[in-house]
Amino acid sequence: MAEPLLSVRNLSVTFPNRSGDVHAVRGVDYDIDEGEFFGIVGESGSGKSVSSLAVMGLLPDNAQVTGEIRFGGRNLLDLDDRALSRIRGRDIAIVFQDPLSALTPVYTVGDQIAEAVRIHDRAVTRQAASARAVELLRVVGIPDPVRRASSFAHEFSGGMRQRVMIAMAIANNPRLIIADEPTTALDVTIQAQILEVLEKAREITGAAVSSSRTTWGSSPATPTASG
Ligand SMILES: Nc1ncnc2c1ncn2[C@@H]1O[C@H](COP(=O)(O)OP(=O)(O)OP(=O)(O)O)[C@@H](O)[C@H]1O
Repeated sequence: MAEPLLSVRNLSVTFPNRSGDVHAVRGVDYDIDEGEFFGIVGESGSGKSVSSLAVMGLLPDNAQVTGEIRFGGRNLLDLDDRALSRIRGRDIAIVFQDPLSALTPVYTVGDQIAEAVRIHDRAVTRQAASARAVELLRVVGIPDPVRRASSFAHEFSGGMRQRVMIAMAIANNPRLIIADEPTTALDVTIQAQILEVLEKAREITGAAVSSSRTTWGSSPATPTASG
């Protein structure tokens, strides 16, 4: 059997604290195969975001991380910041909960997507990157993408902003897209649409998608796989 794309083993994350350490994630195991849509569900505070950030190497410096996060034959926990930043955005892309704080207010969304295209491939001209940005906006279902590429994030609705985040995530044909509670801030109908866009992104790029969401209950974050 082929090796999983991502294999998380005994992942634990602790934040030291004078009034008692915070054990945010305790001994989590899961595998994600190439092209799989993978769901992580858990109540608020159960460690969904912290475990996603651990995979991306984006936890604050004081976080104590143990276990193994194998991706592409390497343990990501052994890599330094430079090696990790090469993987981020190119092989692994992330869609954050709050697109407004992930997007820059001072550049148009088209320029931001174009920059995401060029950051990992400087051989792409600015013009080609801008054209690709418009194409990506079309893929994620932004109407009139040529015009909307010149808009700023605050001119979009929450659902549209999350579509822009997904466009940025797929800009470099990643192998894994991590969506950390991508629908939390959205109303129910828009939530369903964003999950459809993520599914479409998976189909188009062949990337695996790891998406987390909140449930109300007393269970810790639980990984679930679906084909
Ligand atoms: N930088 C940090 N320093 C200290 N504790 C932290 C830090 N980040 C997260 N935590 C704690 O880790 C635990 C898990 O947080 P996490 O954000 O992963 O939960 P979550 O399941 O994503 O919740 P939500 O659904 O509300 O986003 C929480 O108790 C949180 O307070």
